[in-house]
Amino acid sequence: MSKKYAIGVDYGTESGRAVLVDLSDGAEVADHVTPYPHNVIDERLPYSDIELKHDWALQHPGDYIEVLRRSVPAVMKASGVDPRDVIGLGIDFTACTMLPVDAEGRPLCLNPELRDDPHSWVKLWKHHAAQEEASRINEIAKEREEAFLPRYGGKISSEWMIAKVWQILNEAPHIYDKTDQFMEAADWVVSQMTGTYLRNSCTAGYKAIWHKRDGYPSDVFFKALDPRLENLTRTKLRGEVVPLGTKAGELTPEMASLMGLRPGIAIAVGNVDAHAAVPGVGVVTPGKLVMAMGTSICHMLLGTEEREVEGMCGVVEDGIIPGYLGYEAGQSAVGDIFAWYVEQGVPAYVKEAAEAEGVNVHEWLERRASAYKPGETGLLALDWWNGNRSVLVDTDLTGLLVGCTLLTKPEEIYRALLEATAFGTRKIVDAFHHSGVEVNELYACGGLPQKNKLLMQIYADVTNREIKIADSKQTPALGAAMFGAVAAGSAQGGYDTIVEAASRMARVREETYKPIPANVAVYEKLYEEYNRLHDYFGRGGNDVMKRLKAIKEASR
Ligand SMILES: Nc1ncnc2c1ncn2[C@@H]1O[C@H](COP(=O)(O)OP(=O)(O)O)[C@@H](O)[C@H]1O
Ligand SMILES: O=C(CO)[C@@H](O)[C@@H](O)COP(=O)(O)O
Repeated sequence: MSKKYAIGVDYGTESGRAVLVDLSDGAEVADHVTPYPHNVIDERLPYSDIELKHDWALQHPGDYIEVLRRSVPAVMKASGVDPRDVIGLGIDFTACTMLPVDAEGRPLCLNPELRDDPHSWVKLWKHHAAQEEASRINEIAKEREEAFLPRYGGKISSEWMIAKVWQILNEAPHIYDKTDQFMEAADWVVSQMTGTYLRNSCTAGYKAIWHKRDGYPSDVFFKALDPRLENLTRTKLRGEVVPLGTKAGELTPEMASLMGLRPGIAIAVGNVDAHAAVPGVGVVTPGKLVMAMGTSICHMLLGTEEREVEGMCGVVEDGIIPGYLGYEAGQSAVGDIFAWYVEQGVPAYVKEAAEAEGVNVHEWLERRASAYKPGETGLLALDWWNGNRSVLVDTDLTGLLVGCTLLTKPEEIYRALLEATAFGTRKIVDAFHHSGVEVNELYACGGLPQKNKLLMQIYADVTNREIKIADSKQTPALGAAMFGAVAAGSAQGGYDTIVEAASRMARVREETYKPIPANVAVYEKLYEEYNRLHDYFGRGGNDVMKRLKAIKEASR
């Protein structure tokens, strides 16, 4: 029998990438990236000059189809693989990235009559403007002692489905009324490929408060939020919730021709990017924390018992690998903070020097920041440039840098920002470990481990744990391709379980990052200071960040 292949498509924050994978050994035969033509829409709506408010982040659903149109044919062409040998396709997505669609599954923002309303567009995971709704959800759930709340670390995030839906209802009731279904973008893209409308258990579980046995929260709870939401889960969130690895359907002839594939191949139900990365890096057992490190970090961990962990994003049975409880925590900005500094914070001479040396600004700063020992900059930062996801779950918190003098250099600030994100991760590792969900080893994947060695050494030193690095540059896409192979099944040349697929297709590099004892000791002290700042600014000691936000809002 000829070799068989699957395609994984990873939908990130700024681009989508397709990877063609050899199912015999997981080799990535070809990959191709399509930057989203409309990128992240956070200032003005397309087709009009309508300005978006603070904390908004939207996307254009057409960009997702564009990724299939450009990147899938590109990997087929580059590899020379016969489309008859591609047996399945899986996708992974940022989440909760959601959109309102009409009865035909058409995004409302593509309707010329509705597109000038920002609420008709895709709300990207980092759309943080539903904080008021999230806070009300948390108050009411707490008052009612809802059983689901502890499963989400005690707080439902404004990034998730119910807060976003409620924001639409509150601010644009006509858009809510015109919505037939609110869909995760992951499920919508799969529906476009297959014509079937299913909801995957991963996004439903982590982002829409769905539980394998209990289903969604009760109508009574939704009614307590807002009487207009009483029937939400049976109407606009309706649809069968199916486990990861399920075959959602078969590629339609129309989409097959757009993507240069054979009609009828198996399409897996969608998955979350970070969750797909777990089998992608070969982790199928507890104790191994997988960090998907990119614009943000998602921390994924398997466990055998349901534990309460402060500020975790959620624990979902079978949410990552069947048979285990899948835990997720995260930091809302990591690479994004470094990008902010590079784009907004560095003086012109740094850019010029980097250009003269033929490296990008990140590399220039990393090189110079590496010359400093831990503690030598005298700086400390709080990594809250995009709020705090875990453990505080508060999008109203903002960034902080302490210790600057007239001698402080850009590379020192860059180093302090790298360290701040490592302290944020340490906080999460400690939260899991101290709640009885063991973290023995760290695995890193995503763009950052490939790009910044200093960052990875700092993470090993700050967490005092060895870090293994994914061999794949596109781990979520590799994981998605594995799920595509599972959807196809062994009869087609794929696999029957994700564990089997991972054992054949996943790899880590030989090179690991090991903690350096002298660095660990200094970082222990700095982490104590980080903790003091964290609790002072994050747990009510001084709410200056929130007051500043309120003053800013009032003066806009
Ligand atoms: N050399 C570098 N060091 C640290 N961060 C970097 C470097 N180069 C790019 N970045 C950051 O990497 C992030 C993109 O990560 P990547 O994993 O490629 O994307 P995504 O999160 O969208 O999947 C950006 O936020 C960017 O600022
Ligand atoms: O929130 C999740 C997963 O739960 C992510 O989709 C989100 O942080 C975006 O991830 P990326 O930074 O684009 O890799």
